[in-house]
Amino acid sequence: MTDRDPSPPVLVLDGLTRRYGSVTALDGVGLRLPARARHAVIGPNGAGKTTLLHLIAGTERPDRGTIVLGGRDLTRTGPARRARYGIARSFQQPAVIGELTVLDNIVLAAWSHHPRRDRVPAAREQLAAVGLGDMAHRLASELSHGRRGLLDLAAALVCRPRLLLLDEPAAGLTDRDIGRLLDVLGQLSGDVAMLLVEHHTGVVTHLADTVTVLKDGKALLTAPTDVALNHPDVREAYLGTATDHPGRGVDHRGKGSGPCSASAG
Ligand SMILES: Nc1ncnc2c1ncn2[C@@H]1O[C@H](COP(=O)(O)OP(=O)(O)OP(=O)(O)O)[C@@H](O)[C@H]1O
Repeated sequence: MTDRDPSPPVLVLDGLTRRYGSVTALDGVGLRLPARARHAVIGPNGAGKTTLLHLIAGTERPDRGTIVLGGRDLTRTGPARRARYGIARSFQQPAVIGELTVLDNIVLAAWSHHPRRDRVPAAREQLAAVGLGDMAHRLASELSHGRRGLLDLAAALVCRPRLLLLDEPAAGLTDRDIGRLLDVLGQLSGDVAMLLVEHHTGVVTHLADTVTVLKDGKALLTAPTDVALNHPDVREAYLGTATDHPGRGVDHRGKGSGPCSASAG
């Protein structure tokens, strides 16, 4: 956000610090996201990206710093309440319930965000929007990994978030599934700000206008996407890992569960 941007920021992070024993996973990270942001957070393995999402979603608490959403300080607010204030999250390992149908997964996600009579129509509309409309009555467990990812995303979107947190949505997807994902996210309503953690630079380039680079828990820089991805410090940060391509050599661990509740995993 620039000084000339008239819209207030949707999210303001200030001095976020989180330690796990002797490891400082995040060290004084600040960020301002304008409404309608399309922002990515990148960095080598262990840089603190997922920790940042945990802190914003409320599944972990910072040792220091503040988290303000739409002018409201949520630093001490639990994940369920943050979800009600408009934070939704999708996960590296899709947090869908395999024993339920595709439709019921979304109806469940819609529970506390839509009045009773609107839940099923809203769920059907959301499924159609992610291209799963004709699979509504299949069991979620029958879906491919890529489609479960889209279902997880639909579960987040049906909550009508003002801030959508995406944790490596392209991880483990085929090129075709990545294409579907990009289509869906490319059509995201302008009312939703997106904060994307992603190693796949193609996905970052396609979706994000701005990028923050984390390394060793610190924000190296925040810049327009092309500037950030070509910055020498960023290349060096990645060359410090086992890969010169941020999309490779990635540990795709699943973390967390629950699309709108942002519950801990
Ligand atoms: N629950 C935890 N207990 C102890 N250490 C943790 C915990 N969670 C994260 N860490 C450590 O904090 C640091 C940052 O981890 P984090 O998962 O946020 O990094 P990341 O950038 O998301 O990495 P990756 O790209 O591999 O997912 C790492 O050193 C990690 O080992």
